[in-house]
Amino acid sequence: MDPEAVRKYSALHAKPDGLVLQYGTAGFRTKAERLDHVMFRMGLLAVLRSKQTKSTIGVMVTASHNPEEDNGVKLVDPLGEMLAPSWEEHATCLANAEERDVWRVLMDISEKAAVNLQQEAFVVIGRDTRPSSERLSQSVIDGVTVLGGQFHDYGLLTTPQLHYMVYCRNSSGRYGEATVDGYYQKLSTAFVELTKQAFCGGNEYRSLKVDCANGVGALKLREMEPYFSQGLSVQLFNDGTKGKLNHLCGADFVKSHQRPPQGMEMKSSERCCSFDGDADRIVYYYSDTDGHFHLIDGDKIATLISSFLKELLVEIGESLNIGVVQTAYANGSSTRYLEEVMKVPVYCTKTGVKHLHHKAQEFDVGVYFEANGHGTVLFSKAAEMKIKQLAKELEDKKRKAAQMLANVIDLFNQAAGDAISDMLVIEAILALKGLTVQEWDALYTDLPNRQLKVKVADRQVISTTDAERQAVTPPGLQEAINDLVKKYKLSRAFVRPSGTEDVVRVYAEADSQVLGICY
Ligand SMILES: CC(=O)N[C@H]1[C@@H](OP(=O)(O)O)O[C@H](CO)[C@@H](O)[C@@H]1O
Ligand SMILES: [Mg+2]
Repeated sequence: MDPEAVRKYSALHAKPDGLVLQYGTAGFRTKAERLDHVMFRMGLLAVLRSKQTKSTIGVMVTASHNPEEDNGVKLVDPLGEMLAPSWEEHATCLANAEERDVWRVLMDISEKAAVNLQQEAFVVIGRDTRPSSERLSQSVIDGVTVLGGQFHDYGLLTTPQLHYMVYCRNSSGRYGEATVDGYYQKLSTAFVELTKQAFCGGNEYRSLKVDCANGVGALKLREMEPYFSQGLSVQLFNDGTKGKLNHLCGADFVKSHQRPPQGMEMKSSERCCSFDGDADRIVYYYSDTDGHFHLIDGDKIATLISSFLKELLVEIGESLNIGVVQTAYANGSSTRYLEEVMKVPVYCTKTGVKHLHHKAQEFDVGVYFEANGHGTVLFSKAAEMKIKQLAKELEDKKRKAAQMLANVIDLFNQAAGDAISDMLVIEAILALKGLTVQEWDALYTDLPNRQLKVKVADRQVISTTDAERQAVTPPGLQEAINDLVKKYKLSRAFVRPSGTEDVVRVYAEADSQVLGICY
């Protein structure tokens, strides 16, 4: 580690004057042309984090569902999870340091976090398909190498694939092989095994239309299709050959506008889904015979998956606990259905997958999804071992249930929510249960709801509690919300400052969209 080299390279990756950025819910995100210094410095920081944890650390260059001109970067911790909160602070500090202070800040972090500077460091890097991503990932590599770290550049990857690689590398191969081929093999083998019994009848479940948001998901799904094509054929739209990334398409567009993406040819009752730009979110939808659009969001995905898992757990007769984790944005109907009809405990955390992921780790089987389609299922080590052992020991129907669960465990990407993995799980469940997309949708009816963004002078004047469902400040705000909400049936509303944009988000739902009905 050579302070002179760090100084020299920091000057080559200069920070624009006056720019202040914060490591937010999903790392740093802004216009791509302002990010070169941040990328270089995150390369430096990844080396320190790797030395401190004596593990491989990941760096992903992406801005997910944001416009093509934007970019972003986030670090991935040893078990494939999001960066620890104390290191988010280090990241913010380093990103905002003046050039001449970079070395000093690195040394401060090393001291505070007790980093052994003699330790070796290894960093893996992935990037999405944005025009700026290749150059920016090169800046990350500059940062890694100037501090003497080793690295492997995976090039184009979906975000969840990079999380997967990090997890594999730090689990001595127990989770899987840390290659793209290893990922395809593991998931596809589990999918084909799982669906063997299901595809004996008709072709109904054999095809799916996928809007890939003109992003990296298209490339990876196309590469992967031959591995699982005996079980499912996917027809790709918005595959990046023509349109712009995330423009009028992708999971975020479909969820927030509640309409189909441009460029998708939808016929009535066909099952369709959308990924977001880095393929860590998925939503489903269809149009009915009257041409009405129906969205099946993360809440309904969580409901389908947890009902399937619960049935299998009951069948094998083991007392493994299952819990579902949501955020305040989950539709009230989904929470009621899960708790009252399915008798599954539901927990609410703050927005952002790191909070949901953390809570889901408390269960043998922890299902977590944000309403926008980001989620996965976590199985505790003990539950996984038990299920895989029962798959060998039990007999008949119980054995079949345990084998299905064992395959489901391998099919989920437990490092992070993953559109490709979730898609295969959903397709398998629908086929095994013989459910059409309409039948799935009919599990419950969403309460009418609205989500708005409001620009204010300083969004931080709003602070919240109770998993962001109650406003603490400014005084009087919560009382005003309560006065409005009490006029309607099944109503709920909350406001919170966004963690990724300079806006306040407002959410409301009730049993009807008709205004002015007082109960
Ligand atoms: C209401 C909503 O969809 N919020 C999103 C959004 O967070 P905000 O803090 O609301 O800006 O971006 C996060 C990162 O992608 C995602 O995890 C979260 O679900
Ligand atoms: Mg994303």
